[in-house]
Amino acid sequence: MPDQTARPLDALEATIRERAERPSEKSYTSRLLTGGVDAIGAKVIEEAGELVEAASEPGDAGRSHFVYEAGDLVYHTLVLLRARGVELAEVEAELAKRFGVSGITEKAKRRQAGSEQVEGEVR
Ligand SMILES: N=c1c2ncn([C@@H]3O[C@H](COP(=O)(O)OP(=O)(O)OP(=O)(O)O)[C@@H](O)[C@H]3O)c2ncn1[C@@H]1O[C@H](COP(=O)(O)O)[C@@H](O)[C@H]1O
Repeated sequence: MPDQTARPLDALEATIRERAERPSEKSYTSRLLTGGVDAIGAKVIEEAGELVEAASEPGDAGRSHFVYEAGDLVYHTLVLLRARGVELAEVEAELAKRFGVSGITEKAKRRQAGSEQVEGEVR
């Protein structure tokens, strides 16, 4: 049982890690993890599409649906991170590194450096 006082994202990550370590037939997460990076990746793409579609739905119901779909995408992304052996803390550290660096400035620097850098390379 995850720590109820933890941030929801941390609690969800802990549950997903638990499913990876102790797979269960009754677990959707375990089933997803069994499919590996390609199958989970396909699901992430599907969920991203559903989120974008929901983004233009009007009214309170549309807004609620959009939030619901965002939850689906975040959950499936966390499962993909687990399948790749990446911790949420690593993603948070990556985002923290970008604090104060405008995306426009960052892109201009890459252009200046010659060519677009491969994702994951040091900025
Ligand atoms: N947050 C989630 C979560 N969000 C979405 N989903 C599931 O993700 C699936 C979303 O797929 P779709 O929207 O495409 O709906 P679908 O057509 O039913 O799905 P498919 O048949 O296409 O796979 C649904 O089955 C949802 O129930 C989630 N399943 C689990 N969790 C969390 O993971 C925990 C562990 O779950 P189990 O691993 O199933 O025990 C749960 O207690 C939750 O906290």
